[in-house]
Amino acid sequence: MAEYYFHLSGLSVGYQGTPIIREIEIGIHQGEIVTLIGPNGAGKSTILKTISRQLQPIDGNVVFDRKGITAYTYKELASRMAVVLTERMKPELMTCHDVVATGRYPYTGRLGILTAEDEEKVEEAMRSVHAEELGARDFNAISDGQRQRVLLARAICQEPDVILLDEPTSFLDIRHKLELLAILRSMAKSRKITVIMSLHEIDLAQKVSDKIVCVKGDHIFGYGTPESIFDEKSIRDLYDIDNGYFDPLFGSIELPRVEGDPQVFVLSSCGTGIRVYRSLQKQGIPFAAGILATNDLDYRLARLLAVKTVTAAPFEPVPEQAYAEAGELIRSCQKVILTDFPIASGNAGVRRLIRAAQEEGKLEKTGLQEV
Ligand SMILES: Nc1ncnc2c1ncn2[C@@H]1O[C@H](COP(=O)(O)OP(=O)(O)OP(=O)(O)O)[C@@H](O)[C@H]1O
Repeated sequence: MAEYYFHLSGLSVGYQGTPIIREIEIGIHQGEIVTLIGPNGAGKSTILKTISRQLQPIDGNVVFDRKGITAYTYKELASRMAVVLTERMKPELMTCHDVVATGRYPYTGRLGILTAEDEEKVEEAMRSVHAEELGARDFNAISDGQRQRVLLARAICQEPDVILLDEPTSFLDIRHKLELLAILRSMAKSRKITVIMSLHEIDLAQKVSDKIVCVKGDHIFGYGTPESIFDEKSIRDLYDIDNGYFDPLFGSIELPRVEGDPQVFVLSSCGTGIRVYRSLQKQGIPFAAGILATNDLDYRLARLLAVKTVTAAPFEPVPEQAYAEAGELIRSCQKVILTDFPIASGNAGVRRLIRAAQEEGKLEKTGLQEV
């Protein structure tokens, strides 16, 4: 068996002796980022609480650096593991600086007096999450997103070997989400800190994690690299999605397509159709798209949002059948939208479709191109 830095083996977690997730088997290497994903109430926080020793396991073991987690003293664990959970801390009369400074307590004497070096580490941690200006503010009177950043600073200045975070990005704006994930990535890669967290943003989980744990039902639904976990079917099954799509290639989430007979035919290529598709979808207009090579950027989205997509194999002449299908759609739709994509001089096929749309009096252009 491989020697794991962090190993959950035969672990069952739950409350009052009743397991919620059973028989968890997860091996984590040092410096990996492992993200728990799964629907609300699946048990992600329960797993994090158990491995941070806030909750007794119902069965099985958590081994950290070759030692059972219960064999650590609380002080030892506090110097090696930082925990950022969602439970609201409500400290009395503490400034944000004071809260961050508690991250240094495992290193101070009984009186908790910080040395100049400790102070420098506190300041540095606050700077790294852009929370310097919050230092003197009352921790109970800041926003949720600011609180998340202050708690991350506390974890950073704790200089842990492992950091556990429960939904650390939930209250952050986009800039701070990206910053937080970049900080975690850099901590993992340059300082070999192992990160175990839960995230609701599966697109971010896909981009930041080395491994993904899917939590659903009473067991671990899947565990592996993002490449092995993120296919359309697994994500649909994990979240029981029947009203939209997840595109694993870009990690994008799409609303369901507008069904019905297509009213508009979008003639596009090279990603120029995407804005038009989204606009039609928002207006509730069913549309068709084509003729798209299956390696065209537009195809990625058309296959999800268009009622009908006329396709062709990449790097092959477009078959006559595809022109016939596109011609039929041009006749049946009320409008043809031509986007501003470069049309090669030898591309007689597209010009044929444009002419057909002109003859029907249905052509509308989104750009200024000559046709
Ligand atoms: N203290 C508790 N006592 C008993 N049951 C609890 C307790 N805390 C949570 N639960 C239950 O355990 C289950 C798992 O909850 P948990 O908070 O671990 O889910 P989660 O995956 O983190 O959900 P979310 O994505 O909504 O944060 C839920 O059914 C929840 O109601």
